Amino acid sequence: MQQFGQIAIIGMGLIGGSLALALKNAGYKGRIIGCDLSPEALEEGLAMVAIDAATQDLKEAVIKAELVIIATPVGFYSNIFQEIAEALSKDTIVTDVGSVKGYVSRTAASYLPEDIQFVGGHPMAGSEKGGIKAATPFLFQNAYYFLTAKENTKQDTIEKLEGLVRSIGAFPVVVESNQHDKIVGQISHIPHMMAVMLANMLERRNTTDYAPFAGGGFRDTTRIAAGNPHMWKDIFFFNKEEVLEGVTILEEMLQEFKEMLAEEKEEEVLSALQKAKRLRDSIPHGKKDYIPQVYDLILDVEDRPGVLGELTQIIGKHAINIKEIEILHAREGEAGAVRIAVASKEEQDKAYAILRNGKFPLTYRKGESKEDANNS
Ligand SMILES: NC(=O)c1ccc[n+]([C@@H]2O[C@H](COP(=O)([O-])OP(=O)(O)OC[C@H]3O[C@@H](n4cnc5c(N)ncnc54)[C@H](O)[C@@H]3O)[C@@H](O)[C@H]2O)c1
Ligand SMILES: O=C(O)C(=O)C[C@]1(C(=O)O)C=C[C@@H](O)C=C1
Repeated sequence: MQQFGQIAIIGMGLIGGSLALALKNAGYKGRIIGCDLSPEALEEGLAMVAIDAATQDLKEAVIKAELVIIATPVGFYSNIFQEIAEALSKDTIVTDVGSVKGYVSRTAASYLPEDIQFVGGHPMAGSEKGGIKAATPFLFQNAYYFLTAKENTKQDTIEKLEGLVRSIGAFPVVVESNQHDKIVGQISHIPHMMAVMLANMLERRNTTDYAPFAGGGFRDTTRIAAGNPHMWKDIFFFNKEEVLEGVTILEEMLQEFKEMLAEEKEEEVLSALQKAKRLRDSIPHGKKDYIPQVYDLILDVEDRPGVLGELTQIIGKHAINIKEIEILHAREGEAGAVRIAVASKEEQDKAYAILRNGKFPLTYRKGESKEDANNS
């Protein structure tokens, strides 16, 4: 990624800020210019040492840049393209991080000069929390990162961007922009719409006072509904056809389920549940072909200071390397849950044996009930 001299990032929010931090973390030595409408976001970017210089002026940001990364909500792109078009140098590469790619690629083609190489980008990593304060240099690690090439995209441009993506720990996948929109329609945009419907159903049924009782189920299925409404409005409109197709299919499926349940077709309901379990269980935890599989343990832990330290110390003492650790925000009150992942089945078995008879008695493996764990 050192092949890029100066980099301009337009939009110093969660994704723009995380990219800047990730580039610094990867050892990028060039200058990163942050551009945002918000002076607070720019100040924060400078304070976090994510960027070396800040400006609210789009032209000033891009004038000396060899790479321009647009990281604002997609609805702002046409204005941004128009504004930066004449300030770009001939060999500048322009990319973005937006969640839709067909619209972005058409808009770039309409407004950017022909000699500018535009390659759309989209990291499949994010959060419901926006803004630079939520930025982290590790956001893209082990995530797929789509790059959308066109027939006239130079191989050299693709290779440079693939290098940048790899340098921040992500996995580049080159696709055509309409294909990208089909993929993310199914695995990101339709799920988001469903999460929104589930959350709003509380109000529709006058049951908002039930919400505090929510365990993992409601929290897991609606977490993403807390994402930025403006950003998601743009995404739905710019990928309208795919989302509408999803709505039609879901309508059919809900109708089918309704009939099965109303007519007490137990076998059919069971079969639908079994199929869903098979499909969900078959999603590789680590990304297939790209990232090695990891082996999970879910631990019940007390919610008190120092508990994670104790846990990692016990595991570390037995020379087991934790590959991933995650606090599961599914419960409130005294108990909490933590997921740790290790690299092999042997390490998983070893960690399980060590932990379950010690301070973490309710340890259980994914797919195993707590009762099984306690009885075995
Ligand atoms: N949040 C996610 O999970 C996620 C994941 C992958 C991709 N994306 C895509 O990344 C982009 C940014 O999302 P985010 O979550 O970082 O949003 P964010 O709200 O955290 O940040 C957006 C930033 O852009 C700035 N901005 C808005 N209009 C601008 C303009 N005209 N000029 C300069 N700055 C402007 C805002 O002030 C803000 O600081 C979106 O296009 C989104 O589709 C988001
Ligand atoms: O994990 C989340 O919070 C996300 O919503 C991230 C997510 C996704 O659907 O996976 C959301 C939108 C982005 O375009 C890419 C990633």
